[in-house]
Amino acid sequence: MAVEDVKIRLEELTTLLNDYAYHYYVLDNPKVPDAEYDRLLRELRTLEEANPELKQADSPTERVGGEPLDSFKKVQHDVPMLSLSNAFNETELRDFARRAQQGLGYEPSYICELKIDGLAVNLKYENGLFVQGATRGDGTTGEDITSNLKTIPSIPLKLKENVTIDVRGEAFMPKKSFNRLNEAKEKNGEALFANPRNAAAGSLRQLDPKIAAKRNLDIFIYSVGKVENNELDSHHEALSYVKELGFKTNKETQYCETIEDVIAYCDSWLDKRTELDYDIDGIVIKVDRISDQQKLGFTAKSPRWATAFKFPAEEVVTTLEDIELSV
Ligand SMILES: CC(C)(C)c1nc(N2CCN(c3ncccn3)CC2)c2cc(C(N)=O)c(N)nc2n1
Repeated sequence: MAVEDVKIRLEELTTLLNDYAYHYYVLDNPKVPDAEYDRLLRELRTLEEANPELKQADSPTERVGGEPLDSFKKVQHDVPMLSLSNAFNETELRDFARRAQQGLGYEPSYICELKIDGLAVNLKYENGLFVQGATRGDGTTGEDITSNLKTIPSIPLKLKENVTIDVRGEAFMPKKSFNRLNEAKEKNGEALFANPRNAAAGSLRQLDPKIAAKRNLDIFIYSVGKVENNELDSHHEALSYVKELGFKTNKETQYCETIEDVIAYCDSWLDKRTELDYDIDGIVIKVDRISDQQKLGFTAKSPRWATAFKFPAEEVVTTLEDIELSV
């Protein structure tokens, strides 16, 4: 095949495979059978091996992970990743709402999001390309784990629009992947992970991307950091915007007109969370209108316009021999 034809076929395959992966991993709605995806991926890998200079930045072959790093670089977040205040019962939720109402002079509307129990990360895109991913760290400085995050199929390597944007999300390990991983570790006599959060953090904070690539990690995006598009007047518009760009957002997110609706939503998930295929440790409640968030502002370390309703820790009966230090 002439080089020009190789370039066209290679770009065609990259676009096609990325669209199939988007439907499979982001929309949870496969477009083609796995065998078809694998056949096209083999064709792409063959063409890239013969023409390495033609490999696209957003090639799906980037997902297998490159060489191990010696260490992680430090990253300063352009916009600090703040903490969240907590509310442990209905009274504290009502206190949160009353403080917001006092600050605004009216009762605001809210967005409720499942509080995914994973590892908070920042994803940086320049002109639509994924250029850097980092852990939250202490909120100001995190670790550059770009090579590990590239292996997560639901993290787009190229956005549907060529925008420059930072988004935040929670990377996590689904319960099924966690149980499979610990079964394999048990067979090899290795130390087990105590829970999916530790397994996700452990997978993303080790230096070999090929290990991260095998851990079936996933992510839900829940906020924007630095963003060019300043037409976003509400949090729910920000979530729709990142979804249009190709990010994975959580379908259980709910708009709530009043704190009564918020309380009903929190109550509804207390027992229902066992049906989810990922761990949550509560509900994050955010005042929806951006202008309301700006009026309420921040305390030293967390927004006044958001809080986390925390579920009671699940009663886990752990017999002594099950308690092993997890790596
Ligand atoms: C943007 C704000 C600050 C309101 C915000 N902050 C969050 N977090 C802050 C504290 N974080 C943290 N992590 C480690 C140590 C201390 N704080 C972990 C992320 C959110 C976490 C989730 C989630 N888990 O599903 C979510 N749906 N929305 C969030 N929204």
